[in-house]
Amino acid sequence: MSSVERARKAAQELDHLSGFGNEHSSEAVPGALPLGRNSPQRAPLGLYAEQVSGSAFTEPRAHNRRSWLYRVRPSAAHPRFVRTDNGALASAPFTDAVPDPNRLRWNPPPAPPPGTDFLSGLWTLGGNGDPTQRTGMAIHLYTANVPMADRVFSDADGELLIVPQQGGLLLRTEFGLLRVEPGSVALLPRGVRFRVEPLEADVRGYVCENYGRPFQLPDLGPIGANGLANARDFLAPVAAYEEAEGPVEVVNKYCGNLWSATYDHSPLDVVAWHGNHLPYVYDLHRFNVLGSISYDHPDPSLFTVLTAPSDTPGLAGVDFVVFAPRWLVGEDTFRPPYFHRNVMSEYMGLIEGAYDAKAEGFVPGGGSLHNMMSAHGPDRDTFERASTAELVPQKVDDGLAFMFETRWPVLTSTQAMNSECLQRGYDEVWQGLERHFRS
Ligand SMILES: O=C(O)Cc1cc(O)ccc1O
Ligand SMILES: [Fe+2]
Repeated sequence: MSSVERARKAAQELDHLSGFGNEHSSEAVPGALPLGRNSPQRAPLGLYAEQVSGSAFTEPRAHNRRSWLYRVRPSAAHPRFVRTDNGALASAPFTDAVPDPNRLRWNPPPAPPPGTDFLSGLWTLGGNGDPTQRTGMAIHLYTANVPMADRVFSDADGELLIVPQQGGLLLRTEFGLLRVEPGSVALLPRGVRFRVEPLEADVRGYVCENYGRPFQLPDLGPIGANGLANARDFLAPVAAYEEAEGPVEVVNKYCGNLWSATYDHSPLDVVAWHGNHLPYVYDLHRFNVLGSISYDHPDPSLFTVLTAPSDTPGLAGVDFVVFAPRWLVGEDTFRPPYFHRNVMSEYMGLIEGAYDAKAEGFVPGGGSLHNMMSAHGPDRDTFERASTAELVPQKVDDGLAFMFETRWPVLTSTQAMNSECLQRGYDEVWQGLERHFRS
């Protein structure tokens, strides 16, 4: 059986627990989860009890995150970590390239060399903040063609939002198995170990690494009690454990660098768990898209799936925003995204199809970066078409795009600026916007 077939078989008919932020619990072996206490004198079945904290012990209850794991071996039983090659994975602060105010757009990354797994295929585009301060974010692309064999990854620097664009992934995590396909996203909390196995021969996608406060569902304000991403559509795994004895490399991203230690067993050996510091998958097609039913184009904050707050209310370290299929009915309205300059910085990617502000050039697997205050919006062809279109109700259902929007400018890596994929003539899409003014 090939590795893809093995991964597909393992990814079949997975059970889940539904609900974002819930106190979930799961046991792969009946009786493995202690009842009524977290840390009994002897944990059931000879397991070790261990807490993993995603928030300070003392954070308000509404933000407090931790899980209790009942595992074959405690995580503490490991040898020394030593530095290993970061490859094309980089971290903030990005000081090597000069901050560039230009609008930037990239073609999709080329297929990676044979033998590239998710971790070795991570390629950093840029970011902001500082993982040692637990602020900001980084944007990475991934390409892979082999499973992470005998190795697992954990990121002490932040949580990872994985947005597949081509091919699905099986994620084997400490909490159990998740399957994520293009059109769905996976959220892996800070510090949780996982292994990635491609469900197709060649996979690729995007990763938002959130150094800051964890993603949460946005408040709904006047929208009411329901809408946008509904909490119950976020699916956590059920417990599943590996008993493999033998060398497993654990790669830990810590303060910007990769560190490696070889354990004599798999650390994905959690037999039962409970808590709220958990991985999830979410199907973007479940997003309840709300919009204007009168006039004008609402700001895209209305499409926020998840928001990672910063210390300033309303200013997100990063928002994850989706442009999902929807109806446009606005009367006397320029319906595609408007021309604008935004104090927030916008990285956009395309999962499939086309995006309604760009007639061409913004392609699946590619990305665009419209940094703090850079002028952008519909390209020339889109402007001409939309300003004369007949305003009948229109279904926009030929694409799925997303945005990582952050309060700080995204500084790009040198490799992103020197990349063959960088489109040199992007400014031209706004050339030829004719003067129509008549006094
Ligand atoms: O630039 C973009 O395409 C993203 C975007 C979409 C939108 O509908 C309104 C504003 C905005 O920045
Ligand atoms: Fe924008």
